[in-house]
Amino acid sequence: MPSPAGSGGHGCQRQLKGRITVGKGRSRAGQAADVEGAGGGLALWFTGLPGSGKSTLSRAVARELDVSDRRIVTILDGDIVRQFLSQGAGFTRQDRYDNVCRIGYAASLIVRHGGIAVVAAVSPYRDARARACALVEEAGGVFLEIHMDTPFTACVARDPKGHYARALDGDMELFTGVDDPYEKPLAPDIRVRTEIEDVAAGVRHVMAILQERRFLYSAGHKTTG
Ligand SMILES: Nc1ncnc2c1ncn2[C@@H]1O[C@H](COP(=O)(O)OS(=O)(=O)O)[C@@H](OP(=O)(O)O)[C@H]1O
Ligand SMILES: Nc1ncnc2c1ncn2[C@@H]1O[C@H](COP(=O)(O)OP(=O)(O)O)[C@@H](O)[C@H]1O
Repeated sequence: MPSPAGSGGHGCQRQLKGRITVGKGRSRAGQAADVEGAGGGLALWFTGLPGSGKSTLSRAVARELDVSDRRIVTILDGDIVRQFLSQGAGFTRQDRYDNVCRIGYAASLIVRHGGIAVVAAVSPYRDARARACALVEEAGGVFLEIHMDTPFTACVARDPKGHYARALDGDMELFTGVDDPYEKPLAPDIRVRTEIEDVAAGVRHVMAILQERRFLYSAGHKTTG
């Protein structure tokens, strides 16, 4: 299968070099298909610090896509994935890399069948996100990286799960943003600044870019993916 936007097993070039290239994929019938237009599979990858708003915004976007796009929408949230696909995984670099690759692989299966994968995962390392991107693109899908660009201080103030308080007290190790790194996307497809965009504005922002880049597929009835 052609993988023009991937880099042959070394991650996605668009991710690594900050270029936007969307190439050819394969349709369900196995014929080469231009995936830049609507109709192929799509992965929306929400990345950001814990508490940055990934789950909240991704769910809201998924709800919007559910009514406005004919493709089946599947949410892959880090918290849920860790209960099933990555049960027992911790937060070492290797565990996180493996976790993100598993999510990327699950997303690749969804896009291969023409669905929309909405991913919400901290996914703090660029190389792991690039690998996920390559997996999706190799499956003929479009991968859009959405950076939840919420400052660390705002995430600490929100602290929806009380994790920052514990990590800052030294009760949790390897906590992203505290004693484990978050590598910001260098050239995200979409950057959501949640301090100035509320959830509704974030949904409008994401949907407007999908519309503008013609990644929405509205015609006809919902497909089975
Ligand atoms: N050490 C450490 N670092 C970061 N996050 C931690 C940690 N321990 C537990 N949690 C909770 O697990 C959620 C992140 O899981 P992910 O699968 O998205 O992380 S990763 O992509 O594998 O890095 C994350 O959920 P979100 O807050 O929804 O992002 C945390 O609540
Ligand atoms: N603009 C915004 N977008 C998304 N979440 C926001 C926004 N403003 C405030 N929040 C709040 O921030 C918290 C983020 O939690 P969550 O979505 O679980 O983040 P994450 O999945 O990144 O850990 C929620 O309580 C949410 O209501």
